[in-house]
Amino acid sequence: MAATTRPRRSVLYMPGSNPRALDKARTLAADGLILDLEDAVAPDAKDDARRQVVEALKAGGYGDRELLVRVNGLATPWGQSDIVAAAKSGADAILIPKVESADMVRQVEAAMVAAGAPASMAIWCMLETPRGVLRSAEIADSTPRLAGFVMGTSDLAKDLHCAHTRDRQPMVTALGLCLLAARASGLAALDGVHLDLEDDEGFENACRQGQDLGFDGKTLIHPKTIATANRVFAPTEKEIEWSKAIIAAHTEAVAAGKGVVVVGGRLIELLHVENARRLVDLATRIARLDSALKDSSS
Ligand SMILES: CC(C)(COP(=O)(O)OP(=O)(O)OC[C@H]1O[C@@H](n2cnc3c(N)ncnc32)[C@H](O)[C@@H]1OP(=O)(O)O)[C@@H](O)C(=O)NCCC(=O)NCCSC(=O)C[C@H](O)C(=O)O
Ligand SMILES: [Mg+2]
Repeated sequence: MAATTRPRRSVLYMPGSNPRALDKARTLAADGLILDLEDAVAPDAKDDARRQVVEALKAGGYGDRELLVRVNGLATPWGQSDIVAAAKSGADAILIPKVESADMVRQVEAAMVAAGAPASMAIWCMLETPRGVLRSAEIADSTPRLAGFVMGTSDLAKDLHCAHTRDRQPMVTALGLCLLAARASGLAALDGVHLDLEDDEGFENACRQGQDLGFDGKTLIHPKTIATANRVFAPTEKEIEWSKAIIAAHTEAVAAGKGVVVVGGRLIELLHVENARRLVDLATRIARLDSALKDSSS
């Protein structure tokens, strides 16, 4: 199920109870959207939010953006109804909150299948509790339907009793463990949200840190942060140019019967070429998505 080169630089949450946000998202340059039925929606508003999210998805207009519905957990009064509604909504995936075991994932999958979810519908897991993080490897192998992890750094900070420091040091172990588990199983991985909407510099630093760690993109809570995430998580022109150069040089070397080549004084082996191919593929998909989104909003 994993499609790790799909652009996922910016994935925006919106409360399912906010029709203006659900509509506005059709015009925003986010690579993905999380239509939320869980923590952004008050208990009294859960039923309305579920209906509104399904109506919005049926109405369409979201173009090629990846669409995830974050359901409530199966142990809550709303989880089962959320899954039934999301299963046939046309969303790309169901996002399960507070996942702590492979069994939890398989229970949601069974409920999705019973509700008629198409085989193409993916599952994403939020890792946002200490137990979930410690079991991330088991969770990553729970089902072939699993496409990725989303870090829930706010819930995690609460459970860890740790501070939200600017360098996110208290979070780094958890981020690293989950990323290891995701990559070991070929899954995508999205970093957690930055809560301070006034702190543009801190947001950009957090994006850079997430990208350095290896995340595919960042989950967001406000449209004004989309452009920065899109910029930071995209390959730069220089990286694309370098990648194309080493692919070409290595291809030529292989044709001449050599396994390695030196480009600009650096030794290039197959592993560098594989990474370069991934990067060029991602850049191509970003260009395609950006142009499709531009066309749909003009
Ligand atoms: C934080 C907000 C409540 C702020 O909303 P608002 O006061 O409306 O902001 P603005 O006036 O600045 O909005 C400007 C325009 O942008 C639209 N907008 C705002 N936010 C969104 C959004 N998320 N998606 C789509 N559109 C959005 C407004 O409608 C305005 O448009 P216009 O009418 O044309 O002027 C709000 O941003 C918000 O609700 N954000 C999402 C909060 C959320 O979903 N939280 C839950 C997910 S985070 C989480 O749970 C993390 C995880 O589980 C963990 O544990 O870490
Ligand atoms: Mg959470």
